[in-house]
Amino acid sequence: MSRDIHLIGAPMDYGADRRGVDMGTSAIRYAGLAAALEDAGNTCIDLGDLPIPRAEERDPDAEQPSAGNAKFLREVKDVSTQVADSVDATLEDGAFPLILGGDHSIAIGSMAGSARNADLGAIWFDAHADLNTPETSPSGNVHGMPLAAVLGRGEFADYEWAYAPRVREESIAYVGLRSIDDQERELVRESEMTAFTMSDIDERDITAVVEDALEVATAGTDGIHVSLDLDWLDPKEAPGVGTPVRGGVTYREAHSALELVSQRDAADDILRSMDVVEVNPILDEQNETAKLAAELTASAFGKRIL
Ligand SMILES: NC(=[NH2+])NCCC[C@H](N)C(=O)O
Ligand SMILES: [Mn+2]
Ligand SMILES: [Mn+2]
Repeated sequence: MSRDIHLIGAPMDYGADRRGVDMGTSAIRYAGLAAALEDAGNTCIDLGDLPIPRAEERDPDAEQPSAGNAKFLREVKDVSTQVADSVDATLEDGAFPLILGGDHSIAIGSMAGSARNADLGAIWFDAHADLNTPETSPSGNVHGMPLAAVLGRGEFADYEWAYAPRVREESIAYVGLRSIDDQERELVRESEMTAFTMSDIDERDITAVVEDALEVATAGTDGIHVSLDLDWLDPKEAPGVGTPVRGGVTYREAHSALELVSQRDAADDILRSMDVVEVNPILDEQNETAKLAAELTASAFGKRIL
């Protein structure tokens, strides 16, 4: 499926503890993303980076969301709203929104925007479940909460900029989970989401797991969002991430997964939006994680070996 892709940069790092993930948007561009997408038969227009508020310049009197222990929620709200508006405008133009992070909190805006006028499924390629609420989060970092936010869990139910009612739990599939906080584990178990862990990939192989994930996300929805957190891969392949976890997918498994997404898209036009997050150039080695992010994204948009 050849697409008119609009790149939307969200150089956000307020959702994570390790600074530097805001430079991920430049690093992924520098790694040749736009050219790789065009080589794969798409057109690509870069809309540039959204302006990120400076926390130092906060108006102390301005109203802010109450936050539990969620850090920088005011900045997250600002960025989420901008991302959602930009995603929605891109879809209205008939183009495909590809959002570059930034930390994973930007997925709140990606999904909220993509689900404004559609029932949206999602595949979450990640080591982490990102389902903490401000009440359960051990860190207070919003990059560990985006799914709770769009599902309107906990205090997110009151935030219209976060809660996306057209995203239903039963249409979300995790692929590659291996690091879940204690309270979060209960949330995942009790949810209607489908969770494929690394153990499932070991047992059944990546192809079978991704095919099942595609079924979950496409059944009864108008399209799917793909969220690619680079810490999904093993840190040996993707060292430039803030929360690395051993035992992730290999380089080939990752390509194979995204090739499957693109094959299914070619057949059934399933893809609606995608984000690529958590590339941290400060922690990277010679930009290799950003290069991997660009390559994997090209695989999702039709790049093939032959
Ligand atoms: N998108 C990410 N890298 N998320 C990591 C989350 C880590 C941990 N579960 C937390 O809530 O803080
Ligand atoms: Mn994540
Ligand atoms: Mn992660």
